[in-house]
Amino acid sequence: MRIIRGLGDIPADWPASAVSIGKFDGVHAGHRAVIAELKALADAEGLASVVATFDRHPLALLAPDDCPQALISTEQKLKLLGETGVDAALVLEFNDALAALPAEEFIDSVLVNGLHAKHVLVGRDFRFGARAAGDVHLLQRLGVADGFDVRLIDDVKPDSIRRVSSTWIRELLAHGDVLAATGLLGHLPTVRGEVVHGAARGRELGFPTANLSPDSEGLIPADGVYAGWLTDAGVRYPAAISVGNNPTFDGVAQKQVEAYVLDREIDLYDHVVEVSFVDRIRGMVAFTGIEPLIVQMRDDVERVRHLLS
Ligand SMILES: Cc1cc2nc3c(=O)[nH]c(=O)nc-3n(C[C@H](O)[C@H](O)[C@H](O)COP(=O)(O)O)c2cc1C
Ligand SMILES: Nc1ncnc2c1ncn2[C@@H]1O[C@H](COP(=O)(O)OP(=O)(O)O)[C@@H](O)[C@H]1O
Repeated sequence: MRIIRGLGDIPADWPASAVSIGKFDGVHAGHRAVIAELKALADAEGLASVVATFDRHPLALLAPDDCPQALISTEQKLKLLGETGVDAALVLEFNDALAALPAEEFIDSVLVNGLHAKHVLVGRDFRFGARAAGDVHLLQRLGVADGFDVRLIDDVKPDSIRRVSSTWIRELLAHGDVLAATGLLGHLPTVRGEVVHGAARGRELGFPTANLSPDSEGLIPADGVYAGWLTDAGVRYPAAISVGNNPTFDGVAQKQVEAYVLDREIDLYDHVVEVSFVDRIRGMVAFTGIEPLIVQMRDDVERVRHLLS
């Protein structure tokens, strides 16, 4: 997949395209349905398939207090988009200039002059342009003159009631329901970050844990203990994961993600790793001492082994 950063980065000889535009936060099952249709259409007509997206949630600029936390970082998004097999991702910086661009000019510069769009695929509720004034009707009307057609994608509704959305996935993660979140995402919820030094207590407990840096990418699920995977340099290891502030001890100020890789001794300090959540085992507990914690951790590890086998 070719990554195009900004309109100025689009090659002058860019071919005719089928384009889908959106936030694509999570690259979830709804997004995947759009992308499947995008690719099918592009393949059938010999067009380039392009996902146009933003480097942040528009609300991060327009109303930061109301902006939901992103499910994934832009880099995680690009990795997931790459795995879908689209030809290109155009990442637009959502800055003041873009926010102020009238809907008609957005279409001109991004879709017509930039990407040479022949087909545009969006959901029914797609809004664009300054003050979100543009909607699918405007898009359809301008498309007639500008030589592209607009396809509206049906909502993906796993339970035939609620459509898949990043809001729904955020709610599930807030409850620690990583299993259901995985169903809606079409991939495991994953946090990516550098392994930093902790209190150096893990080894003493018999369970050394790789602690992820507080500025890791990806939305962290609710406090608790999870079964999952730690991926380092392309190798995936089974892991018992703790999310929380270690209440048995003084407690670290910040919510921490740490992973014990089963049955191994590996130096992970300074490595950038991915921690993926498969299933929740239990909540975080403030134990009265380290002995009961160790007994519980042994049991956690056996449950992880069983869940991942
Ligand atoms: C499987 C597992 C379960 C854990 N459960 C708890 C818990 O219930 N309560 C708690 O205070 N800490 C829990 N922890 C976190 C430990 O307290 C922490 O890993 C230990 O203090 C080491 O910290 P360090 O990496 O900063 O040295 C758990 C860790 C793992 C790996
Ligand atoms: N099985 C393992 N799982 C996770 N980390 C391990 C493992 N074996 C060794 N390590 C290393 O040990 C470090 C964790 O040791 P620990 O005593 O918990 O110290 P810290 O408090 O710095 O996390 C990890 O960052 C990693 O480099």
